[in-house]
Amino acid sequence: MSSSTTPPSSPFLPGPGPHPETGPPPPPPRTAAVIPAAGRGVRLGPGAPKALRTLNGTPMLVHAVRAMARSRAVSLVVVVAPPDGAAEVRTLLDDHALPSTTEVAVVPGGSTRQESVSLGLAALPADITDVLVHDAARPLVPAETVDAVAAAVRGGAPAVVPALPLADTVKEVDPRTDGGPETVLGTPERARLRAVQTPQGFNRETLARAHEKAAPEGEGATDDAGLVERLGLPVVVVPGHEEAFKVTRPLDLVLAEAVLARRRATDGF
Ligand SMILES: Nc1ccn([C@@H]2O[C@H](COP(=O)(O)OP(=O)(O)OP(=O)(O)O)[C@@H](O)[C@H]2O)c(=O)n1
Ligand SMILES: C[C@](O)(CO)[C@H](O)COP(=O)(O)O
Repeated sequence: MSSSTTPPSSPFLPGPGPHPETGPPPPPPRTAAVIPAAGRGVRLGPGAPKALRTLNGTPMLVHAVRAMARSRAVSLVVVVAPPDGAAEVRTLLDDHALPSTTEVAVVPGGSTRQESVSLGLAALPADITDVLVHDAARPLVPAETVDAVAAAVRGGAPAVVPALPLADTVKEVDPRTDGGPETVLGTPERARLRAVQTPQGFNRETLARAHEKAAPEGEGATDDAGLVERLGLPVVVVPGHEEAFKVTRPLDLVLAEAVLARRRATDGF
């Protein structure tokens, strides 16, 4: 056997050095999760900021951080705390057991979800190549959903959303500002609609560009993939999960605690 075999080419191994024509090899992939947790939770009713409210005794944010850290793809979690609550959130996280293999940073957030995500992105170290953006308000997302999103990004998709088909028929309405009844403008074909969840996954450079472009335009989007769509790039859909629902209204707390109780009974955690 020849002793001059070419070293195997792998994105996980140091490459043989810059290629004379194509330049340096791409950096090895490293995935971070950004968790926007700076919202008040107005729709949940009076109380602490939503991410700090408890589900079966544990803050929603801790459930969300653990859900991200459970994915082997994620080695860093950046939590975006309420603007004046970063120290409190740091203490809260230090008081709860988190996987030691995952680094957890905390930064203060902004007045909109989009601004909070931008602030989280700005805090990422240079070697992060892929980003998962995950609502603290979706504390029960299963690891398989996180892994599926992370894998699709590593596979080359610029943006990935987990999504589910809708159970209800959706109407487009003409919203009235004068207190009169809304009227229906149309009924989109339900089979073509999806309810999207988080984590949404992105190539880091793509997401940063999408946020930079959105900021000066002042037109917000209700999710990060919506900003990537405006760049004209494809957004890939992977199966979502019923347990990745967003805790938005009081009834969602009842459902979340029931899911946790069932998990404890069947899985022991
Ligand atoms: N300024 C904001 C607003 C929202 N979020 C986060 O974005 C996620 C999704 O938002 P949503 O469920 O709408 O939370 P709230 O904005 O807190 O809810 P509400 O609209 O009822 O106040 C949540 O994890 C929330 O903490 C954020 O980081 N910064
Ligand atoms: C990002 C999101 O969870 C996708 O469904 C959703 O758009 C967040 O919306 P909200 O206005 O912050 O509740």
